[in-house]
Amino acid sequence: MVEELRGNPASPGAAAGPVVRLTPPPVLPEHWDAPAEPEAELAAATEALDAAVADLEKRAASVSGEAKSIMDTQIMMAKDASLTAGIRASVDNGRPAAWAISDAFGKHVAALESIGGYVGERAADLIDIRDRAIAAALGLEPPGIPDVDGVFVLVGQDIAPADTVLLDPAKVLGIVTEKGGPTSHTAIVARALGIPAVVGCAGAAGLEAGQRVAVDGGRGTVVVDPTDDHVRQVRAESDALKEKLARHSGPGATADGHPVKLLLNVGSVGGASAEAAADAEGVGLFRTEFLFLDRTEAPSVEEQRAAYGEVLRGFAGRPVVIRTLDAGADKYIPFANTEDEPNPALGVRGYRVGVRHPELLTAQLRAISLAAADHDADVRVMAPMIATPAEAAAFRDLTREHGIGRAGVMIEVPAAAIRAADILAEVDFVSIGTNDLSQYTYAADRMLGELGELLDPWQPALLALVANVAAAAKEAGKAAGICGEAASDPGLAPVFAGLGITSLSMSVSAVPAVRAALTDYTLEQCEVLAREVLSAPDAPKARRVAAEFAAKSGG
Ligand SMILES: C=C(OP(=O)(O)O)C(=O)O
Repeated sequence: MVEELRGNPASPGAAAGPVVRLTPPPVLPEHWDAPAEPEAELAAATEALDAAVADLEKRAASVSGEAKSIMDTQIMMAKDASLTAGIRASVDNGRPAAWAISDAFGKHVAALESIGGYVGERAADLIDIRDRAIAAALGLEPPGIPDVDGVFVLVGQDIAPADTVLLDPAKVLGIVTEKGGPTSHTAIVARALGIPAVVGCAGAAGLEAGQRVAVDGGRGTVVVDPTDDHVRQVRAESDALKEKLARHSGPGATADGHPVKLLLNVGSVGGASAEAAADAEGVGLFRTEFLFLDRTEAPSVEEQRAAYGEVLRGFAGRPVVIRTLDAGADKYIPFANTEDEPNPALGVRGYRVGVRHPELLTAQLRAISLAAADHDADVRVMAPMIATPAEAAAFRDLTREHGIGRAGVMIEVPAAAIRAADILAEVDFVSIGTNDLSQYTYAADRMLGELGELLDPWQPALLALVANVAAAAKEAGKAAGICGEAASDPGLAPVFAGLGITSLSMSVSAVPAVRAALTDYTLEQCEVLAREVLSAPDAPKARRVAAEFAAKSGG
């Protein structure tokens, strides 16, 4: 019988091919002898670190944008003089090359991890260089994606952030990881690149290099050693999907023309290329944290004005929703957040920071209003982490004082979703952040892959909250969009349309599949589908209901 493994559906689409396993990080042998010639060990350690840096520099030269900036930062960290000093000190203490590298990096990794949040995540980048240098010192293969010819399905524990930037959709047909949930870094990158992916698939540990697998990223299944017929079917499905995507262009709409705007999530100045901007109807979420991270004080009004203007320039005549600073929790910013919160996800983050540091919020609103006057985009502004109607009203008043015409808030706290009607009475629009809304609804840390099942966007309680917000917005005659990762799931797009959601905001590469999925049904069919999906008792059954609906209605 054909074996089928199950995991979290992370990036839709189907693919079949041979397994290539990520090379695991090196493990230092338990025993070591103090080297007879410390100088030779020092030379070996330095050579290994130099080789790892040279390899990074080579890879950085072949990529651009965010990938390049991540790698440039890694290279800078690897060239830090204190690392070389640490290696020397360790060798002087009688440690061989590979162990000395591990010691020297250890302190830096621990320091970053203790800060937590975004800065803490940089520890993974440092660990990546450490492992590459240790592998070089031990004469082992570098960890990460092996350099192989041909196409393959990439399988491993999880993909390091430094490796995700090297994923080439022309070679990587699919991704299967043992760890990770639907909002993990691997899942987000896979969706952004349009690579079918199943994450948190415990059975993936047993998959061997060269073994053939068929990945269904929409259902979260991996068929091991599929039959030739099955592979033919997967390839036919994948070709049919590509053809379908190519057939559709333009604004988002259901089969009978009911509009659902297709917007972009942008997280950096270079995040919306001209090509991307051309294929979308605007920006539904412009994350501004990139300007504030990795620095000791806030950027000036003029610096912010210029940075926002760079993005606005590409969207003349179209809406751009700028989100005010969402500092805190996974985006720790030293001058905005306090270090000693016991539970930062439930702490002073998002709009709550703006209340305690009004100078940050007002400077940002001033910069946004100046940038809006400089350009022809239809600029709107929204606040993150709003929990009460009073907060929404205070934010609206502040935006009006700055002459920004349209003010909205994110709905990412269950309290706000439950009382959406009262929140909507205060603002012009709302946008649902399903990443945080899942986290808070299911009391499941969005960074914890282990809890991926609870963070599944098909979970009924999350969908019920989305339905409540959409109904309140319809009643108020105002817009309710979605800008969390759920918006990029083509399976959910008609469900959201049926609930009354007016826009879906996502990464550029998710747009074609979501656009095509909206055309599967008329608005009336979307409404029936939404009712059926909403009545399912759990996420897998909700997906099954949608699949059965597609089968009976030819969608
Ligand atoms: C879009 C969201 O915000 P963040 O930037 O925190 O992912 C969300 O929470 O869904």
